Amino acid sequence: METRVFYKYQGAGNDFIIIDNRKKLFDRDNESLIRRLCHRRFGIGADGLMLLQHAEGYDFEMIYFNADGREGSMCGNGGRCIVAFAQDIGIIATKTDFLAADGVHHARMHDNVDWISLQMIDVQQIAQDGDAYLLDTGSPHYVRLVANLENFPVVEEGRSVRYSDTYRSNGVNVNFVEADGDGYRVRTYERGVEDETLACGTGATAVALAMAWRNGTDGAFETPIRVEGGNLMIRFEKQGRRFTNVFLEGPAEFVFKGELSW
Ligand SMILES: N[C@H](CCC[C@H](N)C(=O)O)C(=O)O
Repeated sequence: METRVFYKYQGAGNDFIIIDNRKKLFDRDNESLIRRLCHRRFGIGADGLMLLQHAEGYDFEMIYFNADGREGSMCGNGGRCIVAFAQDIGIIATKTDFLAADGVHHARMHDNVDWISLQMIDVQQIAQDGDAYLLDTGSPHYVRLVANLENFPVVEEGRSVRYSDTYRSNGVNVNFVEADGDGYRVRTYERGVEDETLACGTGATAVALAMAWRNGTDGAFETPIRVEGGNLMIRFEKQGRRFTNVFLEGPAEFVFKGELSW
């Protein structure tokens, strides 16, 4: 019987199990265990699980798994949560450079606790699929403006896009958007969770960039994104098709610490 300490953090309602795996005692290839730990009834329950590991030349490495147990791509809300975790266990102070699936990320904590700025990768490619936008902000995203988002069938429509012939093999995260004051409201069907989540950080980032592309103006932007689980802010610079200095800002909160034996 093995016993492991695990932590739960959440960022705008996107929730994660985090394990300090610097001693590499957790088997990252054990998909069925990760799936069970993320299960909302038979396990702890989470949208994803992250391992914090050593990485030469960086404060740490973030290994991300979706709730289906499979190793995923970049997770924006998870990135903020693992930064908060790294500070809580004394690995970092108020800023960091860490390694993730899509490369190196810089992040810093703001004075008001639990609000973190996470730098995301630059984006130079935006494609279209009908009236939807396709871009990769560390994870692949499909972005479509809809009317009456409040009552939109996000799971049904999201699933049909994600399992369509175009996206079936690699999957895609599906974001439905409507204008909301000086920003946007977003609801996301997440690949690998195969359900709507309360927030998707790389998705919120993709929406902000796609809407700036659609509007056609260049410059520096601060785009508020309202999600079911709270509020995020996306800051970036746009020069034609090139998006740089992209930051995802939002909350990252400790939920609980526990022990699990299996
Ligand atoms: N489900 C995503 C990864 C997590 C993205 C989301 N939780 C975020 O905050 O960016 C995928 O497999 O592409």
